[in-house]
Amino acid sequence: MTMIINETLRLYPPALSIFRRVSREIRLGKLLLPANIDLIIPTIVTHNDPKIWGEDVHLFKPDRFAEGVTKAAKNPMAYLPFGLGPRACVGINFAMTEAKLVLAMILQRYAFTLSPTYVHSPYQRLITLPQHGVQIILHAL
Ligand code: HEM
Repeated sequence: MTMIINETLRLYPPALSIFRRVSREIRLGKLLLPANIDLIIPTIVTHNDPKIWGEDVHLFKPDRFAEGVTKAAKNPMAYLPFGLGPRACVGINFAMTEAKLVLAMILQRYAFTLSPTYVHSPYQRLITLPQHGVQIILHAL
């Protein structure tokens, strides 16, 4: 279940970018960053780069997380749904546990299929959302 949630957050990260302010001049790889500039780190780009994830980058493949988050991509820093470093999301464990609990509670009671009326149209309004909702058909077990 962790792999499925990880892959969902890779393809549809709720936060499309993370932000940092450069506090002092610093070299970052080939770049010399001056102080007091704002950096936008576009999660949606690093999550969809075939050079990092392979040519199957746009496919839903939870298996790529079989050996954990750090081994899933060529660059272990490329996976950023919860940000990275000392200011990474403090709610990561809560969010992951809650998602697993909700899924487990649903799966204990129902099988479900996607409704034929569903239209795949993720869009951004503060966070990533399904533009027309997600219509599913529940089958009681
Ligand atoms: C799927 C659910 C969630 C996602 C994808 C998410 C994502 C993020 C991201 C991308 C950041 C910015 C990290 C950075 O700048 O490096 C962040 C920060 C934060 N998140 Fe979450 N978050 C989620 C759930 C939660 C929950 C459930 C809580 C609280 C219970 C929470 C509390 C926070 C807080 C307090 C920060 C600011 C941390 C700081 O600045 O030190 N988040 N989150």
